[in-house]
Amino acid sequence: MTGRKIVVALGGNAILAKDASAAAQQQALKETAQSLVKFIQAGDELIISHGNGPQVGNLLLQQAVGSTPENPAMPLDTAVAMTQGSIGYWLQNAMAAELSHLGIEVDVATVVTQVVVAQDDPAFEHPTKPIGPFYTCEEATELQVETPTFQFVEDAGRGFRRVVPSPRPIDVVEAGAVNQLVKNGVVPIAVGGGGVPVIRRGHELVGCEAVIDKDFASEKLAELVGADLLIILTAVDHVYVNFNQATQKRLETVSVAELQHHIAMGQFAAGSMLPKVEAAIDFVVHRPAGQAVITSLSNLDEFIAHGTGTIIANSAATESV
Ligand SMILES: Nc1ncnc2c1ncn2[C@@H]1O[C@H](COP(=O)(O)OP(=O)(O)O)[C@@H](O)[C@H]1O
Ligand SMILES: NC(=O)OP(=O)(O)O
Repeated sequence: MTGRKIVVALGGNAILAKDASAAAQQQALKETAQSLVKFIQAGDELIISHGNGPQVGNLLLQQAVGSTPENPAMPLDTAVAMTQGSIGYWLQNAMAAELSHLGIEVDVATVVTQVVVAQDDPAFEHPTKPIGPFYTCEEATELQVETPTFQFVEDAGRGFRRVVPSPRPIDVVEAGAVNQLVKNGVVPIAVGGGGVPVIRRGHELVGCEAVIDKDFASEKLAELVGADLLIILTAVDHVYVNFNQATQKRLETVSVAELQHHIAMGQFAAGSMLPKVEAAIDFVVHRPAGQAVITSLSNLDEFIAHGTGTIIANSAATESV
């Protein structure tokens, strides 16, 4: 089916899959763009969002090394905005090249997006969002001594990472602007890195020290713009039960009730797969006719052609939107 409004969320780890150089990340996004343009070719309206966990963590590390009182490190909200700019630039550049190659005249534009969070969100007291590089247990123990205010956790069997507060998104300030762009035939790149986290204070929006989960922010945006489909792209083709065990089993089309059962059984790692599953559930609960899909960048062509991936529907419907 074509003519759908689709929000596609790209994982930060999936963008920084090989190495952290700009060239390697641009190459990953070039390959992503080759798949994403297929939605435009099919007549769908597309909104792209992306993560920034590895990138914003790396940026903070670079800033810590080079900062001086005259040239201070930027606060986390500003660092998130910086990654919206850099990743948005790579992505809109890659999309424009691919569209031009295909002779399709569609504009792609990155929107620096602010996302409202609650000042009293308990997440500010309990950091859960992994950012930056993966460390061995020994490295993380050493870093913990050097930077006692930081917290490190084990991230889905892949090593240890620093964690920062990740409050839930309440509103996307630029959702109306994003919708106007879509109505005018533009492909917006929005809520990058989960959006710049801001708190409402009277007439002002004040940035805060957090990294919002881009899956929750993408879900909120998808809800606000009335999307039909939320596609969450990460490093795995499917969501699994008993992930990384001999008995692991992929989930194909799955209902909200079934996923809630798996959540209760602790099947999905916090800070990695759990937010994706929760965002997918939130979306189909708020948009009962909609569907959410969790799959990999490398499986995107297969999803487009054959619908393979983990598909979450409000009831376990098998029909595609
Ligand atoms: N039950 C599960 N099924 C599939 N993957 C899982 C599961 N639990 C944890 N994971 C891990 O979660 C990862 C996705 O989270 P993450 O890398 O944080 O996402 P992102 O691509 O948004 O950066 C997968 O690549 C996988 O390693
Ligand atoms: N902000 C965010 O959720 O980034 P990742 O997708 O890279 O974790």
